[in-house]
Amino acid sequence: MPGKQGPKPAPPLEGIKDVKAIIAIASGKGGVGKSTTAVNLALALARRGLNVGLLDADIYGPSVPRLVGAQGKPDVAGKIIEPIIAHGIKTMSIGYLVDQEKAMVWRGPMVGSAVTQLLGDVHWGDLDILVVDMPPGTGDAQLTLSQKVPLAGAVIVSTPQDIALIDARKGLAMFRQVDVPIFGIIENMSYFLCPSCGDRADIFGTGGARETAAALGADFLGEIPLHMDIRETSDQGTPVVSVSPDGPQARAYLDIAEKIAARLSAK
Ligand SMILES: Nc1ncnc2c1ncn2[C@@H]1O[C@H](COP(=O)(O)OP(=O)(O)OP(=O)(O)O)[C@@H](O)[C@H]1O
Repeated sequence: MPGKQGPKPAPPLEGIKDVKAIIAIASGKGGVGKSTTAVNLALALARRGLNVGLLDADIYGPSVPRLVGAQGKPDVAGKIIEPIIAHGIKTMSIGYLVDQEKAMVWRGPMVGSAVTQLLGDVHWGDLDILVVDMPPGTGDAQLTLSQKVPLAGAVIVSTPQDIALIDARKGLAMFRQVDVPIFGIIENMSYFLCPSCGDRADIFGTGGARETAAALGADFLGEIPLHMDIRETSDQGTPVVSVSPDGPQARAYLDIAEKIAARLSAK
């Protein structure tokens, strides 16, 4: 009957046809450590024996190349782009492909097509999980992306300060609006671990993200300390989960990865 059928579903993107699950790591606002969390979680999932890819969907501010210490251009054959392997996982970012200054002036539609290309034209191959480091915020670009990418679930990263939590609520609402399951909230820079004495100080207060998660009916996935090792290893392109997998900082990421893997296998 005319008018009864919705729009034809878009054909699946070639590059992700053998990807079993795509998860988004998102935040309501910038600077909360979302990319650092995405990189370390991807590596933590890989340490569980999963075949993992990491897509940097932040076109205006790609940080994956720096965080994984990868340089150089990917191989391109025809329109197929080979991911760059870093710390044992496949990674892709606009930062590998174009000059950062050029991408900074792109308009919305170009950003959309760049993300489509990073999904569809990259030879992701067989992956158990593709972790997508989403752009910060909850604007139109993020909403479009969450609709375009067939997401198995979303993880919201927040810091303990109230304002970040208000933003985290927006992040949650955005995914709910497009029926993407929320795997839960991670509290980053949750408490300060003194590098010399190991003492814990809750400088931003404690428990905010856990309470917000409960109030919003979302799971609380865990807390990650504010620690010099995490920042330094990120800046050096040697993520803490890769270089000190047995240390307490990596443990925080590994525990959260376990919960995410459990959510995925329960599907
Ligand atoms: N748990 C942590 N402990 C110490 N430093 C951290 C932690 N998490 C992130 N950082 C540092 O905070 C800064 C911001 O992190 P990151 O770039 O991951 O944030 P982001 O939310 O992805 O930012 P943007 O939204 O601007 O892309 C970086 O210098 C990073 O090393």
